Parts: sequence; C-alpha cells; structure tokens
Amino acid sequence: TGTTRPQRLLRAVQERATRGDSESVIAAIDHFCRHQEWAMNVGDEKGFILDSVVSEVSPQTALELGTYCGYSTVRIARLLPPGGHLITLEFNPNYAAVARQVIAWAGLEDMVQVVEGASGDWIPHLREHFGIESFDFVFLDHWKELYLPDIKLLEECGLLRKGTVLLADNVICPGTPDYLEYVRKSQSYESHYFGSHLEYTRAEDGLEKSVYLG
Ligand SMILES: O=C(NC/C=C/[C@H]1O[C@@H](n2cnc3c(NCCO)ncnc32)[C@H](O)[C@@H]1O)c1cc(-c2ccc(F)cc2)cc(O)c1O
Ligand SMILES: [Mg+2]
Repeated sequence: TGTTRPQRLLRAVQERATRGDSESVIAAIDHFCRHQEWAMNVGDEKGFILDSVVSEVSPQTALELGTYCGYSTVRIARLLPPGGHLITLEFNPNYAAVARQVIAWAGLEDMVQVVEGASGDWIPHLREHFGIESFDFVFLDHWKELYLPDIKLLEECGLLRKGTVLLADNVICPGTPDYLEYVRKSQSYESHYFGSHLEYTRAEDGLEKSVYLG
C-alpha cells in the first residue's frame, strides 16, 4: 500500500517549507496542489479572501468545520490576535493526523485545537469541553450538505452571538444551495457573496460571508 494524497502533501511541506514559517507552509501546499496533485484546500485565491475576513474580524474564538490537511487552519491561525484560539473539527483520523503535523510545522500548534470527531456530535459539547461562550468566526469547509444543519445546530446551542461572522467555502462549486438560500433569506443573517474560482482552477466558485444578527 502506497501513501495517501494527504501524506504526500505533508511530505511536500516537510521537504519544502521552513519549520515555524507559516507562509512557507502555505506556499509549499499551494505549489504541491498546482504542480503535483490537486487537493481540496481553499487555495491561494479564495485564501486571500479568507485572510481579509479573518483580519477584519480578528477573532478571539474561531471554529473551522472540516480540517482536511490543515491548509485553511494555518491560514486562519497565523492571523489570530494575541490570545486568539481556533478549534477545528475533523472526523477522519488520518486527515486529522496529517493536519496536526502541518499545523505543527507552521509553528501554530499553540493557537489551534484539532478535535477528532463529527461536527454534529461535537458542537453540542464545545461549551462544556472548551469553555467557549460563543464564536466570533466560523469557517465552513466540510461536507456541503452539512453546512445548513450545522449552523442551525450552532444557533440552537447558543454558540453564535450578534456579529458572529460565518464564512462558507464552495457555495458555487460543488455548491451549497440549501445553505445559501437559508442565510440569504433569513432575517437573522446579513449575507455577502465573494466571487472567486475553485482552488487551483479557472472554474467559478466563491465564498459566502454571513453575519449573524441574533
Ligand atoms: O467536498 C469538499 N469538501 C469536503 C471536505 C471534507 C473534509 O471535512 C471532513 N468532514 C466531513 N464531514 C465532517 C463532519 N461532519 C459530518 C460527519 O458527521 N465533521 C467533521 N469533519 C467532517 C472530511 O473528513 C474532510 O476532511 C470539497 C470539494 C471540492 C471539489 C470541487 C470540484 C471538484 F471537481 C471536486 C471537488 C472543493 C472543495 O473546496 C471542497 O471543500
Ligand atoms: Mg472547500
């Protein structure tokens, strides 16, 4: 049995990036995905939009749904303010193991908690387990049909507050139609679409930023 794509991505990071240098980790993954093997990281073009939203929110508490290899985890964590903390949920243990090593290579392990398990199981326990009152920022990038049920669960668990910013990847490709309809129609959200492209391709895709109004 050979290696998996996440393992080959991790090796590219360890061979090309400088330990402790998060920019070089991001560049190594983008290089790997552009020149070796495509992988479903948010990528550099949408990543630039992610960076600008994270910088604007400057979250003390952030949540990511779907860690995969940790690419967007590193993008978010490197921009957190002092005292800021990111919890990222990943239910595939092999992906979680790779992500932990990518995050550590970037030197960001102190700001990030990779939590192994399903978002639906973990969201109701985040407050008691991690002492989280509410999230300032949520990045959605896991299975697309779970975006809507998971934000409804976050609402029910009181983990969103007036002003919480949700940023959702892939609202065009692969697409999250039910989520988009909900956040754009609901009186509880103020939504804005950032047009871009599917990572490392010319296909259309974009990010939806939705502010929870309470
Ligand atoms: O499918 C895409 N992403 C899915 C991500 C899944 C990751 O999240 C983890 N995950 C899934 N469900 C849960 C869960 N909760 C659910 C279980 O209870 N709880 C925790 N973690 C979860 C997985 O283990 C993965 O690590 C995608 C596709 C394209 C794409 C576009 C065009 C193409 F042609 C091909 C592909 C582009 C993208 O940017 C994409 O993000
Ligand atoms: Mg994505």
